[in-house]
Amino acid sequence: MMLKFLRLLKILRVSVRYGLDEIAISGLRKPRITKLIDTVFFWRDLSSPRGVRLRMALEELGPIFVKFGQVLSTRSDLIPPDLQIELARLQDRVPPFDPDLAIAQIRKSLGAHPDELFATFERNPVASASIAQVHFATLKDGRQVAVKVLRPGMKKTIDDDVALMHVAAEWISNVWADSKRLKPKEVVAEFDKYLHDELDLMREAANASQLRRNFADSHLLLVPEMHWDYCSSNVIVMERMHGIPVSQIDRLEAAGVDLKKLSSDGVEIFFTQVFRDGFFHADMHPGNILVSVEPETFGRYIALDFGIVGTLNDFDKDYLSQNFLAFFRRDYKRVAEAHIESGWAPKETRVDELESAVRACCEPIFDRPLKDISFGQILLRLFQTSRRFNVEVQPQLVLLQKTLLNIEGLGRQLDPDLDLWKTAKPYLENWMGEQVGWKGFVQRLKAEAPRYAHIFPQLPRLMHQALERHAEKPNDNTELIRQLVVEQQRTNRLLGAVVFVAMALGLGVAGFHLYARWHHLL
Ligand SMILES: Nc1ncnc2c1ncn2[C@@H]1O[C@H](COP(=O)(O)OP(=O)(O)OP(=O)(O)O)[C@@H](O)[C@H]1O
Repeated sequence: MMLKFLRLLKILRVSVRYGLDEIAISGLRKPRITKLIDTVFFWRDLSSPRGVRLRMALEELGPIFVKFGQVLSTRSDLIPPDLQIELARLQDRVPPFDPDLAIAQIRKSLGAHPDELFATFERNPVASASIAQVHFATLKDGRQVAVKVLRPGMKKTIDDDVALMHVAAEWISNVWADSKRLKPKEVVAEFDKYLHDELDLMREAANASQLRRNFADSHLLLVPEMHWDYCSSNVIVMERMHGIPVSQIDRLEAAGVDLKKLSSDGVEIFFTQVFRDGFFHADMHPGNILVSVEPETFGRYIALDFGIVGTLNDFDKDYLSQNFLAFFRRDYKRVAEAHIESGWAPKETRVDELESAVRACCEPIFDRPLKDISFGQILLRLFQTSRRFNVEVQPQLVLLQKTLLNIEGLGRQLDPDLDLWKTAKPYLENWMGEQVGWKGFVQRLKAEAPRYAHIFPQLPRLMHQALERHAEKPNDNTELIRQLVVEQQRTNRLLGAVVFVAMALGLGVAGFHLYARWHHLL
């Protein structure tokens, strides 16, 4: 209790020192509070820009707050650009923890000392961050591995700090006029979930395993294999990867890697993850990306660190492809319609108003050559505009927008002439084609087949029940009848399709027979 109180005092002291109250002044309903603080703490120096002060305050408060700032920096839908830029500079530079603690953690989690588990184990970590650190080791069969160990005592630290954040969010939402839009309570709740997800390294291992499977047949991306026998929530052991960090362009060039190809491969990998798999690596900072220079996998990307992945469902993919395609055709009406149709903009939104707002913010972007257009910027603008129309921005799309900006940044660093649109267009068109074309129809038919197999046999009984009920209570079952009619219409469509396919097949087979006979006769 005492410790919590002291921590709270520290948070208040740091907030006051860096003038965090002043950062919120524009929206405070009670500006007198800040005037009072200014008078009492007259010696405080608030001359640095507010973003810098916020960043310094978070750094002083420690790794959990630094993580919070990093996560906030990705919320372009919530945070003004000047704060966002500074928050993105936050780095969790934390000293590594004692190797003996790492060894104790491994022993507790995997049931044996690293000396028993591995042929070799490097005591000094290769990297350390706020949540975990990585040691290299060799398995008994000679395979090289990387051992990621969770920082001991993290759960308690996180629980304590996040509990204080919840209290602060509650307080802020009571006094801050802008809290209805900025939703501090929801933001902290989301962060709480995010941190607890990161605390479970098994989730990270599972993400890596899924991504590896998705790219098993690809010549573009390598993902380390997880050694499941050595994985737990606190420790994971994976194949050690060798490569040059993608940010070290000189080394890549010296090794003979084709940077232009690397750049477009990066975009291809990203769009494949988004539009084919709906499962994307969302922590694509350069520290997590290597490039292989081994002869058999030369020039392939290597992904590391799978703590954050984004998932998209068909609905999200549809939204994205419709919007991107409409954008590049400058069809802002379609963009507006897509927002209202998807239910993200309120039904009563006027299409023409949303359309002209979208036009105002996007038209300037198109004044540049196509190769300079940023997809990430487009999405960002779209989110900013839609906020004014009470569109709820979906967290998975915010994650995607951040990743897209990373990918663009990376791609253009490797090849300043990279034309993202050219590389991305086939993926969007393919997705759209699959959705609306014949292929999409067949796919949906396949997906729905088990449902129909279940419904068909029940139809006569359901109809019978409906008619009986109608006879008993003539006005009471319009909804049921409506549902039956809808179901029957779907059934008719399906039957139509089945009959059509059967006829087509039948005709095909008959034709083939005729042809064969004719051929035979000749
Ligand atoms: N499988 C691996 N093979 C080789 N090196 C690895 C592997 N996994 C991790 N590393 C090294 O350890 C570093 C940190 O790994 P990782 O990013 O997974 O940890 P982290 O604690 O999530 O760090 P951060 O949050 O800073 O990204 C990597 O940048 C890389 O240098």
